[in-house]
Amino acid sequence: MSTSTAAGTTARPDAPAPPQREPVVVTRGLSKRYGRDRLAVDGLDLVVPAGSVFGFLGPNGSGKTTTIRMLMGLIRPTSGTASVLGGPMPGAAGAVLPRVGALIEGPAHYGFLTGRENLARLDAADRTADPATRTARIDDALARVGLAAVGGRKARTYSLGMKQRLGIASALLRPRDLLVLDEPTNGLDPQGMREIRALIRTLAADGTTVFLSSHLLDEIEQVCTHAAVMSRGRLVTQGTVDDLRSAVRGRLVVETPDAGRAALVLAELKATSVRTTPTGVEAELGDLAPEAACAALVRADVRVRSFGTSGGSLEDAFVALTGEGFDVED
Ligand SMILES: Nc1ncnc2c1ncn2[C@@H]1O[C@H](COP(=O)(O)OP(=O)(O)OP(=O)(O)O)[C@@H](O)[C@H]1O
Repeated sequence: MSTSTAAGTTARPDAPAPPQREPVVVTRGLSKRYGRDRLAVDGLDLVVPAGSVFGFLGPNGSGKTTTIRMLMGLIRPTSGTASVLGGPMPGAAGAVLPRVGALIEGPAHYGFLTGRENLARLDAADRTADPATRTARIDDALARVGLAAVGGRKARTYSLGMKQRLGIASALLRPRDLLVLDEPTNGLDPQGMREIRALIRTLAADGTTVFLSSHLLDEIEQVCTHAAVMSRGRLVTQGTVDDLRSAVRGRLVVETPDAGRAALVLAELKATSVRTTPTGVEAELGDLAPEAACAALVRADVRVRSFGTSGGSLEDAFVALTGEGFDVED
């Protein structure tokens, strides 16, 4: 039903339309060539919606850091354009970057200073920051990353996860519209990874758009609403994580004592990679709907004990789209 004029719709005619926020990052044909023949980023068209937790995913060497450097105005593109928070980069860097918190090369702190002193040093280096409100800013940043209780401890006594959180606190010393985190859980143990992922979710719930790069598929699946997948400098796909995942159907796994007959039925339905297992049969469904496969098995008197699909993960999507395993080296 149309929601524009029809009576009985849930939308109130006098309710204001929700504000459409402009995308936070838009690139068009963005490319970077190093030297003569190293095309690190190749014709990238990226759109990062406002309010998203956007995962920038790709194996090592696929061009993520080079892209982030261009977005932050640290290097010039060879061709194409990049706009961040509505401003062209690098031209608008002066106006845009104060609204962006970035953690690109990993946190750089003095171990002999406390967490609080490290933040005070960084805050003092920001000429636009009012010294009178410094303490409040530091308290707030420490609280947001969960370090309030240990702000007085020397940074060298922090775990890697705490150091990374201190890095994020530095990026939060002023209000940010965009947070850019390059491989934020790199080198962390599972507990540290959990801490950072929980922190990212909290920041996103406060309305900050978070753009994070990662070579970890499960990380993107756990924290991101949207993702772009890079391979060898090119964008393979982008969209919501749910859409990317559902673009690939998983592998069909059927438990049955009639494995041979089941395999024949599935092969006739044009399922691929059909193979029998000790408990039944497995196959790739391709375009075949699981419910159609199930009905055909039952019609053929296959005794189906269980029927399900496995996978449908981002990794499956990457492999399906590139024909490569995810751990490809450039
Ligand atoms: N300053 C540079 N000069 C020459 N080549 C470079 C330079 N920086 C990166 N490259 C090359 O460009 C390609 C993309 O590198 P980039 O660091 O952007 O990838 P990445 O996806 O961030 O990988 P990683 O996670 O390993 O940093 C790689 O082949 C890399 O060797």
